[in-house]
Amino acid sequence: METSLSQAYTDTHIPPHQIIPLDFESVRELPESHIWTPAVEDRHHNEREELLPVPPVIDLGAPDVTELVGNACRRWGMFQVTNHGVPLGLVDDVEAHARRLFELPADRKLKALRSPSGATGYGVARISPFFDKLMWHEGFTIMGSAVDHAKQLWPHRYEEFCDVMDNYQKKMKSIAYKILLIALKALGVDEEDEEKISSSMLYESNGALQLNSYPSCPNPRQAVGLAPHTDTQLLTILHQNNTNGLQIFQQGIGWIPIPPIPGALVVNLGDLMHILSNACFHAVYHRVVPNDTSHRFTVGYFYGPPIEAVVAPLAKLPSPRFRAVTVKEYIGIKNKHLEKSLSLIGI
Ligand SMILES: O=C(O)CCC(=O)C(=O)O
Ligand SMILES: [Fe+2]
Repeated sequence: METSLSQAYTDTHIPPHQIIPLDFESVRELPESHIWTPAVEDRHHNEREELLPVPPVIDLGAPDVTELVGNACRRWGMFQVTNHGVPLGLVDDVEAHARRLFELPADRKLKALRSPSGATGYGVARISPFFDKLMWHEGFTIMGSAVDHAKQLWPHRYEEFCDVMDNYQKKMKSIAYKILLIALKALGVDEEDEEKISSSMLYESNGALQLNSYPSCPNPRQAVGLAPHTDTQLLTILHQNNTNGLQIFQQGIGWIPIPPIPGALVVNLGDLMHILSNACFHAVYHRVVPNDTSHRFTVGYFYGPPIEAVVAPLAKLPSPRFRAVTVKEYIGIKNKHLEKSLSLIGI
């Protein structure tokens, strides 16, 4: 069973051969299809790295959490959280199951291949059609239950995978909601506004889980793990295993690595939060670079309202900079225009 979010993707039709990731196990050299030229600049910071400012790590139980989250959303569009209430055992289980999935032989993974007009299952990154070269990445997307695809992968042992993914999504949904409330409070939303927001369905959530795998790469300097993009929904909560790779772009600084911190989760703001906050908060532009020694696994939870909900700058913020859009309409714009999307709904 899938949730309505998957319906927002049915208009896109990608030929099946363009959905299949490389069989990373079978290659010893970077194939031409995966060589990005010119090599992505500024990818490995050197002696400057320790001097770079980085997004904060915020204790969700801190007395001044609203101020801390508000400042991070304004300055960075990203922060890491600790004391988030997600049991570390559950995070470890989700990572172990992601690893188990991606370590299956290529022909088995293809049994769960995303369909040409589908949104869920195994395949390349959704943003792939926007780029000439392919990414050093494979993904698996879950919206609602993963059972149909999991049965294809493990006909006799799919329940445990599904249970772990379900539990993790429930936990993610509740902490995403908590973080959304803190962020709205930081924007000055009071009880009266909250009533209006409830009727706009903003508080009813619709989430997706994205498992990502970036195998170690024979020539990481010429490869791209995940090309630069902003996420579409209100916010993303990301678990990264103990392998570097995530970077964010900041004007005037360049690409800044976001190192994994054991037990912490990364929070990214997406385009819908950018719209809702009237650009007081920023959708963060980010990418992943591969490395030649270890395999990076990540699990992202994308949190946003149902696809028929209307998102517009909060009424109390002066001079709206964006017109109102339904989530479905915005996903459609993003599927066609990627990073130009926000400017296309600007007023
Ligand atoms: O794997 C990562 O570190 C980032 C993943 C990501 O940006 C995404 O899935 O949108
Ligand atoms: Fe992302």
